[in-house]
Amino acid sequence: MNIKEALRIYFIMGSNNCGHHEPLDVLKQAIDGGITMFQFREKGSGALIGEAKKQFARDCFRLCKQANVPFIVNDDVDLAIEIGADGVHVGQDDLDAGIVRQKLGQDKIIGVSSHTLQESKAAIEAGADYIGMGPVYATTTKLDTNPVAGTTAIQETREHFPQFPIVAIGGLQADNFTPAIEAGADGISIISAIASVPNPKEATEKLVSTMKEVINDA
Ligand SMILES: Cc1ncsc1CCOP(=O)(O)O
Ligand SMILES: C=C1C=NC(C)=NC1=N
Ligand SMILES: [Mg+2]
Repeated sequence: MNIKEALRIYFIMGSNNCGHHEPLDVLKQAIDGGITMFQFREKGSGALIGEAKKQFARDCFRLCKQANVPFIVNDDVDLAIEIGADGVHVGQDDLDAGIVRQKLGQDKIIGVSSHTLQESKAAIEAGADYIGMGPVYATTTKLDTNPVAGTTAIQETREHFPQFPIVAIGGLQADNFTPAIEAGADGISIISAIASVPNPKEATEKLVSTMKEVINDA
């Protein structure tokens, strides 16, 4: 699969991000709306744990599999291996990407969060398949984010790594994500603009159509 195309509309969700609908219904609507990749990110207040978390992951994975949407697990490498996920996303304070690669093997997708050119360099050298950079704008979805970064770090990494897959994240909406693409991101990662709105399918369709205007092959 073409990782840059998979990064176009990269939906991230946990059960506690869902405002108006049951989590699986939100995911179904997002898939129907045209998301290109999904990240299972079950963490924070009220997140499921243990068997309930595992079962929720399996249910989400089944929906993604049926729609050929790549399924990525946030942080939890063991869960990813146990259910046969398509990959893992780790932050700077999680397992090193090199170790994740040893555990997952070459044919899985490994994403790493990066906030600086230095962190991008390290992630690329460690064998990451993409980097997630932000927060581009303020967000209340993740409470311990780094300071709002704008698009400077994306631009800097893009200048040093003209072809490496980058996805932007943080406070992104249909009416504000274009600068991140213009700075060099290949796609956008979204939580609340899809998960916590009354009509997730419509919100996703709007993101997809806007992305098509910005990237003509989207
Ligand atoms: C996981 C994460 N990492 C940086 S910002 C963020 C939260 C993004 O959520 P939203 O799309 O609702 O701003
Ligand atoms: C923090 C993150 C940054 N980027 C991506 C793609 N996912 C995350 N969970
Ligand atoms: Mg993490």
